[in-house]
Amino acid sequence: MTALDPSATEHRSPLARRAFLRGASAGAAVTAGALAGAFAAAAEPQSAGPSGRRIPFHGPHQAGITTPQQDAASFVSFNVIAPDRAGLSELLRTLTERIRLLTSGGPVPATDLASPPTDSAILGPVLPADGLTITVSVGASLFDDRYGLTARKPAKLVAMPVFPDDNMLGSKELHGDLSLQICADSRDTVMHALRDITRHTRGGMQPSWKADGFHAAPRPSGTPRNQLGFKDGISNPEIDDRTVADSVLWTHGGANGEPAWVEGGSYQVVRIIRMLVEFWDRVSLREQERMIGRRRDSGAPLDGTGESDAPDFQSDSQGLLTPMNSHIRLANPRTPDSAGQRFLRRGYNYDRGLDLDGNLDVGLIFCCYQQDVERQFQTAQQRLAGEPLVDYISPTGGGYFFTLPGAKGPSDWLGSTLLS
Ligand SMILES: C=CC1=C(C)c2cc3[nH]c(cc4nc(cc5[nH]c(cc1n2)c(C)c5CCC(=O)O)C(CCC(=O)O)=C4C)c(C)c3C=C
Ligand SMILES: [Fe+2]
Repeated sequence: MTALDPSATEHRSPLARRAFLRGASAGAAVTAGALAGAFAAAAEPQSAGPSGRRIPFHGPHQAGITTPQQDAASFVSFNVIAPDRAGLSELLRTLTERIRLLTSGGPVPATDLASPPTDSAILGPVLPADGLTITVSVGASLFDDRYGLTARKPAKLVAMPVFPDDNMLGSKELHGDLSLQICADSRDTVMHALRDITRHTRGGMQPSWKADGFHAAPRPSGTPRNQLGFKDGISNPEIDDRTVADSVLWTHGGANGEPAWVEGGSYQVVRIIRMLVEFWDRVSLREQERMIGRRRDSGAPLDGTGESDAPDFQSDSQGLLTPMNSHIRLANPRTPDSAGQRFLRRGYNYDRGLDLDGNLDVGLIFCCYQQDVERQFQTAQQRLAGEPLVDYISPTGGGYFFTLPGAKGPSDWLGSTLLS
């Protein structure tokens, strides 16, 4: 059960190991190798593991993009502090190794009483796979002059601009050199993974902000609801269709002005959007539904009866059924042009308690993936500027990131094509 999997460790240079172990405590240095050996082997068959489902880590694309949404998520942004390009390479190799082990699950090695424990133990002695995915993305700032990567920047990667109605002044939750989307079936699995990763990458990167989210159960069925009470996530591109995925989701090396290394990646947009629920709850149901363009109870479009019905905007060119300025009509007008502007939404609700005035600090961690952030998210965001919904929401943070291509096998690592 605790067999050491040589393939999980063979790609680590001793130098890479030492550099990060220096950043951690001496005790952690002892434990890091032990952990690598004692966690379940990454190349084991993809069984469910000790608890729940195990999401395969290896592949042309990272897990956590097309993976059905888990219930808990943390979006964590980091400043990379590795001293040079070799250090960045070590950081990405270490990160890959930890993700490979954590997403496999398995027993934690016994702790030597004289050393710091090998693991935080918040998940007990056997780590559950628990549907864990950890998706690694990089921000535009990583391509400044620190690591000699300027010429390798993904063509559409820029710092997220400020949009009309944004409230980002003074925000501490903006941008980042590197970001992790950590998702699992339970909240403590997400926290365990983050603690493990920050411990093993100390000296290579430092967390700068974090947003925790949850995905609600369907009420009563179908798509789960956001905190405005509406089903959210109903209409997404059919990414199970490979032609669709290749045209709206994945980046292709050499196409669209992209460097070769981006093959199999995607652009991620994260927006932290507070919902002003005290105001929203005072709006009539009719008005709420006209703002969104769907029924609150069923999620059906205003010209349909079931949540999966497609609205027919062409037959309603005056907006008599679905207002022209409703959220869904602006976000996806369903014209020939807008087909290529669609993107995959994968957002989470958040709840951060109360603000200083006693108002609920709740909202949406909007997250989406796409091939070209300018053609897709940004075009929709510009159409949404000034929509009636803006009076009830307040975007306060987020960033644009490029999600690295997947690690293709046990000896590959995330970022290998970027840095080779
Ligand atoms: C620019 C992109 C979008 C932002 C930002 C955004 C914020 C946001 N959305 C809701 C609630 C709903 N959105 C819904 C659909 C929907 N939203 C976007 C884009 C953004 N939303 C798209 C592309 C779509 C799909 C449109 C379509 O194809 O029909 C819905 C309806 C249900 C659904 O299809 O998911 C709701 C509800 C909030 C509250 C919000 C900011 C807090
Ligand atoms: Fe939306």
